[in-house]
Order: sequence, then structure tokens, then C-alpha cells
Amino acid sequence: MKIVILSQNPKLYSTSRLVEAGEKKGHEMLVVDHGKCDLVIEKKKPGLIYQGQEITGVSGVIPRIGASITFYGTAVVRQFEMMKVFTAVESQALVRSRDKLRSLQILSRAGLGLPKTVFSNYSRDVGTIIDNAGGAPVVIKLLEGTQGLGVVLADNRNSAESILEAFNGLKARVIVQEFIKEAKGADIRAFVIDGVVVGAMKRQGKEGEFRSNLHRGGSANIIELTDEEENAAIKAARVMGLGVAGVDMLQSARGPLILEVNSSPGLEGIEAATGKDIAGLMIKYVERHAE
Ligand SMILES: Nc1ncnc2c1ncn2[C@@H]1O[C@H](COP(=O)(O)OP(=O)(O)OP(=O)(O)O)[C@@H](O)[C@H]1O
Ligand SMILES: [Mg+2]
Ligand SMILES: [Mg+2]
Repeated sequence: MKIVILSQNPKLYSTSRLVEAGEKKGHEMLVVDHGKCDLVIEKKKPGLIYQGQEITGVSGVIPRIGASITFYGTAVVRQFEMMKVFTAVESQALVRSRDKLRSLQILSRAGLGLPKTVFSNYSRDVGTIIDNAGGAPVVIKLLEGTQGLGVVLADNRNSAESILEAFNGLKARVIVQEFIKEAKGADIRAFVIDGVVVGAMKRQGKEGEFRSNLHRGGSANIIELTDEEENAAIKAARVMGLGVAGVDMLQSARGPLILEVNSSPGLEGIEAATGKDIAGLMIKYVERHAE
């Protein structure tokens, strides 16, 4: 079948692995830069033009949409949906997953464990916000942050107040979160496909670092999840409506706490840590659902 990978860079590890895994199974793999697609909308005839050519005959789409191009990327995914093409990530779920506040609300309603989190539109009263998050130490996160940048640990009330005031001065939107000390600078990434955890790794921050991001010098190892962790990851992906998801959790004294659910989880770290062909499993997922 013809499978489209929506990606802005064919050289990225995840993109090239998906192409490789699809070709190995005999599929025609096409990398399409969603940023360079034109959408043609007319009565009952949705179309998509890429590099001067109309794209037709596609059975499945695997979106790999970067955070900076969510709006247009989602429109392209939606266009494929209009063309009745199966997509590994639905446009609605993609939009939902990119809104941290909305995601936390959905996860909380589903009864999943979360670090206590405060989001405020009126953030000048910094003391109240810190109190509502349970008091220092707290983790303060820039809403637009990624790869661990814009995530700060405030050990005490004074530093929490000055950090919040500094972010306010920059008109940056932040969330304030209870600091989970027992996580000891580590988190868990569970890779979920079609309601099954296909691989999991534990990421450990470098010495003296509470952030476990690999981009911040952390290291990753394969891990066996407890039943509780596995169930939490599966449920988180389900309530977010994601067929493919990277669920990030902290291990705490009160069980797993979900940090976030990624809709375009990277393949490099998880394939290296687990030694598994996750790209191949994603292709199988598309095969099962596409015509
Ligand atoms: N409330 C918390 N308590 C303890 N550690 C935390 C907490 N929140 C985050 N961390 C640590 O900091 C790391 C980075 O935080 P987070 O994943 O929220 O931000 P990010 O990676 O920048 O954002 P994104 O994953 O959306 O790109 C986490 O992987 C985790 O190790
Ligand atoms: Mg993260
Ligand atoms: Mg993330």
C-alpha cells in the first residue's frame, strides 16, 4: 500500500526508520512535508497538492508534526481524513495533545495520577499560586517549553516567587507543579501502539539534574513496567484518543503520575533502549487499520 509520512525532514531518525520499515514490508513510502502542501477544497472533492502534483491513492498517513507547525500540520492531517485515508494520529487528538492544560484536564477526569498542577490566567499573585500547588519546592514550566528547556525547580518560596515574577515580566505563560522528589531525577517513557505498551524506558538525568531529558544529558535504559504503570500508560493514550503515543510518567510514592502524552514520540531513544523494531510495529498498526 501507499503510506505517507508527514515530516519536514526525511533525514530525521524517526522519519527514515519509518520509511525503511515500510519499504521492508513492500509498501510505497512517501515523505511529504506538510508545510509545503496545498489543500484544495471544493464540493465533495478534497484534494492535496505537493510539489506540483496531486497526491492520490494513499492508504495510510503517519503524521510527525513538530510543535511549531501544529496548526497547518493538523489541517493537512484533516484533509487526509476528508479523503477517507486512515491516519495513525487523528487531527483532533493531535490538537488536544498539544494543549498542555487541556491534556491535564482530560487525564485528571479519567482518574489518572498527576502531579498537582496550577495554571493561572491572573499570575500576578504569585504567593497564592505557589500555595495552591502545595507550597515550595515546586516545578515551574513554560507552557511553550520543550526538551526540558523552560522547566525550573524552585527549592524554596523566595526563589519560586522570583522565578514566577520573572516569567510574568516576560509575559510568558507557565504552570506550577508539585515537585515529585521520589522520582529522583528519572521519568518513564512508555510507547503505546493500539492499546498495547510496545516498549518502555527509564530516563535518568545526569548527576545533580532533576530533569531526565536525553537532550539535557540524561541516559535511557529498558525497564519492565509494573501493572499499574502499564495500565496508566494505556489509559492515558486511550483518553487522549491516540493510537500511537509516548506517555511520560514519574514514579512516586502514590503510584505513577502522568507528565504528558506525546502524539509524535521519537523513535531513536526507545529503539536504542529496548532494541525493538518500533517503526515496524507502527507500520503494522497502519496495515491493520488502512484498507
Ligand atoms: N513535577 C515534577 N517533579 C519532578 N520532576 C519533574 C516534574 N516535572 C518534570 N520533571 C522532570 O523534568 C523533566 C522535563 O519536564 P517536562 O517533561 O514536563 O518538560 P519538557 O520535557 O520540557 O516538555 P515536553 O516533554 O513537553 O517537551 C521531566 O522529564 C522530569 O524528569
Ligand atoms: Mg518531557
Ligand atoms: Mg514532550
